[in-house]
Amino acid sequence: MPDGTPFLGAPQVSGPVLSGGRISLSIMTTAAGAASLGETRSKAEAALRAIPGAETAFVTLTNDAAAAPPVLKQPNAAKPAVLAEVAHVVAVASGKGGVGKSTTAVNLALGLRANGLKVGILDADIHGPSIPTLLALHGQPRMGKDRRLLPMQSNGISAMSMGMMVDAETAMVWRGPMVMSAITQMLAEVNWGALDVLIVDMPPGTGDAQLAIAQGTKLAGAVIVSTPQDLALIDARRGIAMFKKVDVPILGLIENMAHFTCNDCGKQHALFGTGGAEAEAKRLNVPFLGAVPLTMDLRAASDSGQPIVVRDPEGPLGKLYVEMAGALWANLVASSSKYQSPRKLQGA
Ligand SMILES: Nc1ncnc2c1ncn2[C@@H]1O[C@H](COP(=O)(O)OP(=O)(O)OP(=O)(O)O)[C@@H](O)[C@H]1O
Repeated sequence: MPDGTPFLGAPQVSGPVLSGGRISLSIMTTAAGAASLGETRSKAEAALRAIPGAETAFVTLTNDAAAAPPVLKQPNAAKPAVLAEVAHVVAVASGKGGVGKSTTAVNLALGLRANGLKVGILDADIHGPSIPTLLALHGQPRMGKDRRLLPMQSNGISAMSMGMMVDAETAMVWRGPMVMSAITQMLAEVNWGALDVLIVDMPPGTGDAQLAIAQGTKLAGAVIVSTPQDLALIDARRGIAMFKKVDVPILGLIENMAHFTCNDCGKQHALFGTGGAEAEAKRLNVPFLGAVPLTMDLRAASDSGQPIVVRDPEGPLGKLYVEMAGALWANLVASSSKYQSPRKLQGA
């Protein structure tokens, strides 16, 4: 197949699928072809929007990972032009699932907001989106006058979830480049407005989806979340190595579920060992942002759609996240050579 051929044989299209006013369709293309199909995609979206009942249209250019060229280092990949008003895009990632990445991402976003910054959060975990639950977001995002989607608002931050855009069943079979394509479109088709920081809650793991997002979104940095067990730390190390490979600075490591304080006896129990992440951060020369205990309060707050920074801002956990967010912002400002006039944080 000559270079630049957009289709793998005959064009393959899956969909359209209409769900709650949102119509989606996927066009299979080669990596080289994706670049030349931007106009086709826009025309397809315009045609789909004209269908009665369709309020928003979302066409994804997908790329068969098996046919895609190997992913190469692209340190200078441009930030999508539509994100021009977003000063910094920061990923919150974990080497493995279930370590509290989404809980951390939401509370850090709210902590940044409490530090006086304008913040958005994109839930890129298309296989297990949890931001709508964590922020009690219901319904569908509205479309603005420029035909771009308006992010939903919760507790002073803007939020969007891939779960609102792509059917879970469709997304289930997507591989790295497909996920990447959907996420860059998500960034482009949402009118994020002016933000100091856009937090991206990454899918768990360090596979091709994560690498593709790290490369394609021009991240200003990444925060890694890990529990203290050796096994989780091995995965966290892998995550750090992945971001370093594509020249994304590590802005901090956060240890989650560090210890458990018994309600009855008041003693602290280090269920998964202690100090592992801090020692690992030192060893790998990455900043350690803090250790969050395993607590019922945090879980209950998250499940209720009122994250702990909102529910109990003056409590120890609320304060801890706001402090960690302040340290993250300081690291971000320090690492960003483009940042011209660092703003003073509230109360600083
Ligand atoms: N420090 C903590 N103390 C108690 N519960 C916690 C803590 N951190 C997270 N949890 C709970 O653990 C569960 C998993 O958390 P979360 O969804 O944030 O993890 P995740 O790493 O994003 O998971 P996934 O990989 O499935 O996306 C949730 O029920 C959450 O409330």
